[in-house]
Amino acid sequence: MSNESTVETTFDKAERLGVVGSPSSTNGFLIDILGSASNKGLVGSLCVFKYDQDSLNHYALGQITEVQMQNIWLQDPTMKGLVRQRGRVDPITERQDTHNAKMMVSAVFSTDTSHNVEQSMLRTVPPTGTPIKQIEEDFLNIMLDEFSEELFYLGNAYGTNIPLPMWLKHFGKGPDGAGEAYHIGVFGKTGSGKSVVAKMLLSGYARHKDMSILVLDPQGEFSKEIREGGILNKILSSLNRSVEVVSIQNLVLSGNGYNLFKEVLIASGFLKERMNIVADDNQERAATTIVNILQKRSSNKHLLKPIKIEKAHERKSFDLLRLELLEEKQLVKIYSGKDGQEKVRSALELDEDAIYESWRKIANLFSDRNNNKSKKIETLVSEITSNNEGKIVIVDLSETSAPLDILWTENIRFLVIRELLKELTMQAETEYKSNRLLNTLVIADEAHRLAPKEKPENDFLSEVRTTFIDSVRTTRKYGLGWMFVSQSLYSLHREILNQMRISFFGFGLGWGIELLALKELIGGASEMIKLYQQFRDPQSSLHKKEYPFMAVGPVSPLSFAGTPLFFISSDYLYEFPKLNFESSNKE
Ligand SMILES: Nc1ncnc2c1ncn2[C@@H]1O[C@H](COP(=O)(O)OP(=O)(O)OP(=O)(O)O)[C@@H](O)[C@H]1O
Repeated sequence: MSNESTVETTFDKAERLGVVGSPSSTNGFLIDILGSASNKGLVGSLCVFKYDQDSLNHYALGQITEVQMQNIWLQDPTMKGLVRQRGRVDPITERQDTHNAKMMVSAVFSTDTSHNVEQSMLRTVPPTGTPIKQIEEDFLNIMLDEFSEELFYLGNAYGTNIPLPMWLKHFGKGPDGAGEAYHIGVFGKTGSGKSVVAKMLLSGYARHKDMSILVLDPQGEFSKEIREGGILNKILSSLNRSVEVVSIQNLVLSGNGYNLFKEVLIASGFLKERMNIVADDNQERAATTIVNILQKRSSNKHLLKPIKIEKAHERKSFDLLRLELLEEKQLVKIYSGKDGQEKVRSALELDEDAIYESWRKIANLFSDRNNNKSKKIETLVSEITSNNEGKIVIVDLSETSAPLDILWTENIRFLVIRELLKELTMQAETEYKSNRLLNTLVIADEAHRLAPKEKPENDFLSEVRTTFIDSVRTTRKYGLGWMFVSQSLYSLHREILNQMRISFFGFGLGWGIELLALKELIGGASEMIKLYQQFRDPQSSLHKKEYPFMAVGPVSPLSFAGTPLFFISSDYLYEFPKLNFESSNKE
């Protein structure tokens, strides 16, 4: 609820920039700029006009996307010739210049006789001459008073010093919730500031205490900021949200038990290097034989009880397995011919300790190794999805030196990521079946590496990609949304791009194949693309760097229909916490 006279008086006091000109339509307005405003920097400015629709006062708000200057006298060839000779022709040059601007209306509010502010729609075009005013901060505050608790700021409207109000709705039901999950994209070339915007968004969503957030952190950037007590850490503690940083090497494989173990045995190279088994089908048979022995699915001579997967790393388990494998009855399952069997037998008899060492490193991926930092994937995911309260977890996927007691290769890394994604999707589905929305956001930094457009050559990465795409397709209804942070639109899988509900585009996607992908994504809003293409590279700035963004989708009360909005992201260290967390910081 707001006060009509206050909205009105604030509107009356605001500075007039121009008037509605012709032609204008509900899709875009032409503004005839007043002489007094012609030398103002207007691109990006937030403006408003008041008009009557269905006998109610309406206020239409939007951003100026382009300013044009014309002097029709100078379009005449004779005049052009004169200017060429003299440089200017008084009183034609300058004095006969007219400026107009294009405004895209992104939100409309109506005020009724009881002074309520309601969201509305632009369903008519007001007459030419209708005043268009520049929006000031106080006008926005009064107009959006009802939503003030929900508002969140990533920066100022492009080219202004007015914070652009946004709202980040959680994925659950109830107050401030969207009632379902949605997927978010943050795109821009390297150095465009997208990781910073992703961290800002993380802290915005973290204000919803029930919401869980999982960050897949390939560069270790988020993890580092938490470990070193950086700004993200300060903001999250001011919100009383604890964060757990888990290194990927400390995630213990669980889920699919011995089936997964079989896959790891093949992926690890153990069968080839330690058992001399080269061909794919023999490796498959060997891995099956090994897990059947361990689970006691076949009659064993030496190993009399099944071995729990957590105990597979023990020397005792390995010795029994080795003895069993040396039996002809088992060897024949791997190679039918004597030569093959002999090859395996001699490999197993070669250096027991060295073989065990390799075995232990593989089996340790399924054990907590008495390490208090290690955590089963299943446990981690159920903590995130549990009903109690929202949890924030960052999984550091970066290439830090791996512990010596596990086998750590790129393939194993992909396999662990895949298992994490699978477990998450599976638990989300289970919760959904018992009528609970997960209300969880997964942030995937460097997403184009995990879900590239082209099928990768590496089979394990390819599986991560497939799992990713399947999850994105299915989890929205479970209340599990994804935020993809990527340097490229073009190289991210199409399926993922098509699922984006809210996207932020930083500098660097305005040319070539990236531009084509951008146009495809946001449709034919050519005015918006033109303004986006004017973004400057933050890295080329001489003084204070600015990180411009275009936001598309229902992310702001100033954009009901998802019309693009333009902003410069706030200074992350100082302005951003001040704008959003001042009171929490003081607590
Ligand atoms: N809003 C901001 N306030 C202060 N510094 C910023 C802001 N945005 C970006 N930066 C700085 O600019 C640099 C690049 O930002 P960032 O890492 O977010 O870019 P990026 O697009 O994620 O790059 P990459 O793809 O290489 O990770 C960093 O040093 C970061 O601290």
